[in-house]
Amino acid sequence: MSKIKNICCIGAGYVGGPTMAVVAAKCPDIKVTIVDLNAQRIAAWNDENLDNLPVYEPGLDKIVAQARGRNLFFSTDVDKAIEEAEMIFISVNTPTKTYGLGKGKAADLKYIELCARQIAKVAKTDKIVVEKSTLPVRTAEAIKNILDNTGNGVKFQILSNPEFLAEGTAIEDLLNPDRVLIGGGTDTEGQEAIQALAEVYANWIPQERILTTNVWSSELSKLTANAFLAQRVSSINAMSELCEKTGADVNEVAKAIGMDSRIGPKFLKASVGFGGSCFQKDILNLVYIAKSYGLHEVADYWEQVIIMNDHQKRRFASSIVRTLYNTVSGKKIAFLGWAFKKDTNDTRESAAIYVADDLLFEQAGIAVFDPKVEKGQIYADVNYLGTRSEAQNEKGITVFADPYEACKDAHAIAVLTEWDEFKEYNWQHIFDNMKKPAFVFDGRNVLDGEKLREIGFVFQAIGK
Ligand SMILES: NC(=O)C1=CN([C@@H]2O[C@H](COP(=O)(O)OP(=O)(O)OC[C@H]3O[C@@H](n4cnc5c(N)ncnc54)[C@H](O)[C@@H]3O)[C@@H](O)[C@H]2O)C=CC1
Ligand SMILES: O=C(O)[C@H]1O[C@H](OP(=O)(O)OP(=O)(O)OC[C@H]2O[C@@H](n3ccc(=O)[nH]c3=O)[C@H](O)[C@@H]2O)[C@H](O)[C@@H](O)[C@@H]1O
Repeated sequence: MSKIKNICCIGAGYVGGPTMAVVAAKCPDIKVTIVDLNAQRIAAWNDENLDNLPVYEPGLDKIVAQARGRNLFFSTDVDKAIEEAEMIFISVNTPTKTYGLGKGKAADLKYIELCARQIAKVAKTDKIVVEKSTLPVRTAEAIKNILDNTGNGVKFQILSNPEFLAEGTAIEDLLNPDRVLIGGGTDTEGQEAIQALAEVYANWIPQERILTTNVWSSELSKLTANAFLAQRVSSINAMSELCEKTGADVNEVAKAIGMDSRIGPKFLKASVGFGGSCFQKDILNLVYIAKSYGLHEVADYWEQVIIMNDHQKRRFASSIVRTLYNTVSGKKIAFLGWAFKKDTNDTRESAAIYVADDLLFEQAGIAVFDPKVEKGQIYADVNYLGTRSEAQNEKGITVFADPYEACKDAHAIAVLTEWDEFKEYNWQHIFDNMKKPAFVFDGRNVLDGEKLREIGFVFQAIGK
């Protein structure tokens, strides 16, 4: 297999954009074209002003500036990019199905299938097709089936190369990953295809961190990794509730167990619940796959991670209501943070959305401030739940561009995202402008509770 010179990536989202920008930056000899059907998104990727890129990630602007126009291109011309490329990454969204068989659990693979059909239609030369999206185990079989039935004599190799980046640290993760996983066929052609992709990564990743497996192990490893990570969060969150009843402090418990090298210190931060586009969707998908093989105990085991997470979000909202004398009706509750974690503008499945929804049912007035999330997105997130009319949501939620304005005259503040800047606020000033007693509910354990209590706040944190 000759050295790859031309790569196309279908899907210019949170994964396709940053991943391919890093490939282009690190491999100046390879032409990388990222295509998307969404013309607005492509225009934003091409915007002169790097502040307007559609994805916010620390360091992304510099990487894009380095490669864009040199060997990195963003385009809506999907066919042309497919035709020219030797290697095609599929990095489109794979959301949970909202209709039909497997509704609410299975991954919706319609976008993946559309890509496969498009490649089958357009390709005139042999191609390596790389699954970058997170997919149910054995999807490569379906893709291969579609590609091999075109009858035009073009040969395809399918690789699985799941992405493990986390949002907010995407560039760091891509530049210095724990490992890169490549799954492929066990025959000679499969091994050659694996080698071709491994050579691309070898431009900046040490050989020993490039792991190769069979294609099914690779596909399943991605779902497994997310399930294990989410399980750790649900496990510590389960303990946080027990801590609150017993006088134990969840941070102390996390530290104590994390020092055991078999457990390790990472991913043990108790919170208002995990969010993000993938943990829930990937576990639901895993549950669905297990059930489809009749493995009901396996399915129930993993589903519990989601059940615990839903409980954590709900109990945060109900604790606010209970503490505010059992009613928040007509009260202003300020939300600091809306994104599902810090350093990203992504709000998909953010705990904030569900806490807001619960409090709106209690007739609270919600004042939101987030340093990176746009106003329209906040309304879109709550409207998407479909639990009340858009007009009611607009009445119940006000979005502020200034945190001090959001907190002014509030009865309570809820911290929903762990943005660093929240620690630096003038909390005395915030206190002076709030209704008394002034409550703070720290859903991320980021604020200095002692200091806030000294100022006069009634302060509650998770697991304390
Ligand atoms: N967001 C994350 O941090 C991570 C996501 N993943 C996985 O990566 C995949 C992509 O996720 P995101 O980038 O977050 O999704 P996204 O929704 O941000 O981006 C997907 C893009 O694909 C485009 N698209 C869909 N169908 C298309 C087609 N037929 N032709 C051209 N473009 C098309 C959409 O317009 C959209 O811009 C998912 O499978 C996800 O599970 C994996 C690791 C991390
Ligand atoms: O497949 C994916 O999409 C990605 O999902 C996660 O990345 P991401 O969702 O971007 O962010 P995480 O840092 O994993 O955080 C997920 C959620 O868990 C929460 N969390 C995380 C860690 C922790 O200790 N406690 C906690 O509540 C975060 O606040 C956030 O809401 C994984 O970490 C990535 O490896 C994976 O590639």
